[in-house]
Amino acid sequence: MTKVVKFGGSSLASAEQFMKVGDIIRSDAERKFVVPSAPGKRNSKDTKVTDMLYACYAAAEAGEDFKAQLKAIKARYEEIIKGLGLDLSLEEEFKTIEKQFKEKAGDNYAASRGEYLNGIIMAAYLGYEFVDAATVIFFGENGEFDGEKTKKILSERLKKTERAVIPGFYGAYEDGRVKTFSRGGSDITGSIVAGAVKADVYENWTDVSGFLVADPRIIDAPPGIDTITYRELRELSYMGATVLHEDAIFPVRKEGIPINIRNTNAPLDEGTWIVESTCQKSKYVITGIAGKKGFCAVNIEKDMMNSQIGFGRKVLQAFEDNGISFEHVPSGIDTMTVFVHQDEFVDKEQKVVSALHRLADPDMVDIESDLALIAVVGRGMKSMRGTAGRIFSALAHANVNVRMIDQGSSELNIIIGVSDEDFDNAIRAIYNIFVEVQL
Ligand SMILES: Nc1ncnc2c1ncn2[C@@H]1O[C@H](COP(=O)(O)OP(=O)(O)O)[C@@H](O)[C@H]1O
Ligand SMILES: N[C@@H](CC(=O)OP(=O)(O)O)C(=O)O
Repeated sequence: MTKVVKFGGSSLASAEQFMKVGDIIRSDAERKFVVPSAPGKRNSKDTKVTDMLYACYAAAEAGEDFKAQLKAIKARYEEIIKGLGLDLSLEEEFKTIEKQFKEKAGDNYAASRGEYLNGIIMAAYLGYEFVDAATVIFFGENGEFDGEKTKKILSERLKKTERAVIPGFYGAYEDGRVKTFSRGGSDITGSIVAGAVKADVYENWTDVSGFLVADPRIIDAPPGIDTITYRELRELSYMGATVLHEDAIFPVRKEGIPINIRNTNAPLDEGTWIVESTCQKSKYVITGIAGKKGFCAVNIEKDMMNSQIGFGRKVLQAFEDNGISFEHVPSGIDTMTVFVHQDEFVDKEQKVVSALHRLADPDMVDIESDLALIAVVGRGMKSMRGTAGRIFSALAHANVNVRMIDQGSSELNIIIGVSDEDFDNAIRAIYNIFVEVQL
């Protein structure tokens, strides 16, 4: 049996956390391939090393003195090395980093050093081989992850070693330049490694005992989810449940490898199993709730819209031409609404509005900002009548004004749009009606 284990930044924030991780790995000989993140926050006011690196590099790029910032980053690693009692020096590594920063090697290179250095420490601590992710994980010139090349080279490379540490979050272009995944991307590296070695399980260790029914930062101590399907999880992680990166399921899903989310601070807890399919029913009608703030709704009205063939295409073209992706498009007989990310849209809004007028000739275009989207997800919802009704009566009782409803045809999820300021209340109301009343 082979297990691939990824440890998040919270699990590797200090020497004390490293020791817990060491115990977990040593307690099971099948934990052969380890993917570490960069050191995360030691407490809620702390800063993640990745954020320190971004800030330090921004100073370097602006031609400012960045020595003190780099020194603070070095101190984080030295504290870990000392706490573990390792005979290891990162002096040379930091000289190279300083030189690269001066030569403006780019923020991707800068951010990647967080996992790179942590990987070197982890390999020394465990006595495992260190495999630099830049030599085994590849991106094409367009910046897209090159799955085929990676799989070939990574699986060949890992066949040559019994046990290895592969830092998360980054890889390289053909020419060797470092490129990172998006934030939280070490989860993706773990999944890629698990796929490449055809692992029996991909364990993703974090600071919560698995996926919880709702975000613990909004709901106090929500219950955990024992088993969840890849599809349900994708909906939840895409909509803001940050435990697992939304793209981390693809490499393991292809190989049918289950993911087990575990807690470094409570290693005996079973955590959550993420599987292709299951006959296990979830404890509640819903499996989970997640949501994100910061959306805009562009409402487009045109009389007799329903009879105009091609109207929807023209509307979406106005967004496509401006490089904006859309989230949801609920529509009525004479109205159509396009939900977009506010931060992507804000600079281009007037260009989009004029393109809408030029392409689709609407009667009216109106923009609403500061909206939140909430996903209520559950494989059990399909067979349960009245789920939507319960959601809306709960929201009405909580005085939350529902601005949009969208139910996917798979009936796996219901998406609700509310104003940003109603976000927490709406999540609490939905949680109460489905979970609290049954607890
Ligand atoms: N539904 C959820 N279940 C569990 N945790 C959640 C959920 N939604 C959001 N979170 C947050 O995700 C955090 C874990 O993700 P992350 O910070 O990326 O961990 P790591 O540093 O281990 O990669 C938890 O501490 C919790 O605050
Ligand atoms: N360190 C990177 C990548 C990552 O996945 O981190 P974490 O496992 O702590 O979420 C980040 O902060 O984005």
